[in-house]
Amino acid sequence: MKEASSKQLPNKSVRHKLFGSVQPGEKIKPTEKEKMPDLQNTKKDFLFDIDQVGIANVKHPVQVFSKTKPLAQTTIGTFKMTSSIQKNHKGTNMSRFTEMMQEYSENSTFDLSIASLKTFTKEMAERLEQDDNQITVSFPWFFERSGPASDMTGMNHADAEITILYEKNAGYHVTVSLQGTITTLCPCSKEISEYSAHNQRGIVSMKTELTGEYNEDEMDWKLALLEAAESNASARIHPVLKRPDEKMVTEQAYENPRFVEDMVRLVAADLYELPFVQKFSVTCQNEESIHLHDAIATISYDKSLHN
Ligand SMILES: Nc1nc2c(ncn2[C@@H]2O[C@H](COP(=O)(O)OP(=O)(O)OP(=O)(O)O)[C@@H](O)[C@H]2O)c(=O)[nH]1
Repeated sequence: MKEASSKQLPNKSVRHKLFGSVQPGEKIKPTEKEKMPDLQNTKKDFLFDIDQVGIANVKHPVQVFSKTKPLAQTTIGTFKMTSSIQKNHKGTNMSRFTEMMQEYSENSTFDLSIASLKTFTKEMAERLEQDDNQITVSFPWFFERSGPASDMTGMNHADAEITILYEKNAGYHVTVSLQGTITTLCPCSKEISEYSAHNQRGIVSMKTELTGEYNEDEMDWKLALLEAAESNASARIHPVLKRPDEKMVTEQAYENPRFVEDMVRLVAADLYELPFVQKFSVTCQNEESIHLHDAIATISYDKSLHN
């Protein structure tokens, strides 16, 4: 047997020198904040106003509440936070965005309720000394789902997104989006074939602008949008299916065939009926099982333009 050899390594600072680290050079610029130049706050004619400036792709743990199980969950939010700036202002103060997020998380996990995000955007505008502020946060939302026959539960998820725009003179605009997954069975295939019908996994993306009627203590927008997608599909997606469940969803899909066109029209009808939805768009994209390409359809609708 070969004996283990022991190596005499130089210490860590010698190793760093070996790999190119050098001594710091002479430092002459101020280290106190008050003595540092504040380029961002330079006032001059910088030619153009900026619509939105800030930070994006900020990951942060968040707390999400639902009206279905789990009633509370910690998940990961991906944030974009911006405001406009006028042309006489060189730059925004980017550190204030994450500084405030930390303050909002100090006593508990960052709360993703609409009420809390509204307070956040208004305070952020004030802290930046701007008249507006916008926050967009996307997050995976988890919900329990049980098998239709066995009632055995597992965890599903959908991709959710909230955008709050605060404008000093106009108040708040709240937009919420959900991307859920469904089963669709092809009506054409069912019609023309002696037996069977091909089916696919469909992605339903819904984006809705909420009216002032939305009350998050009574309603859960995530659940309402998920139901709009799933209740109109050929079948729902399940994490746990025993044989009696599998038989049920297979037969249910055969009894409820859907094209992508059928899906977007049926989901649009449900969103139209939701009293707290002002505007919506819905897209269904089916990952076809008999093609390499997808099938896709979209509807956009603004209730205020059609009344
Ligand atoms: N405005 C702006 N800042 C940037 C950009 N890229 C990075 N930063 C960073 O933003 C940070 C400074 O944030 P500020 O909020 O202006 O810092 P500060 O002036 O010390 O903070 P306050 O005292 O709150 O004004 C520095 O780390 C900058 O390098 C950019 O494209 N624009």
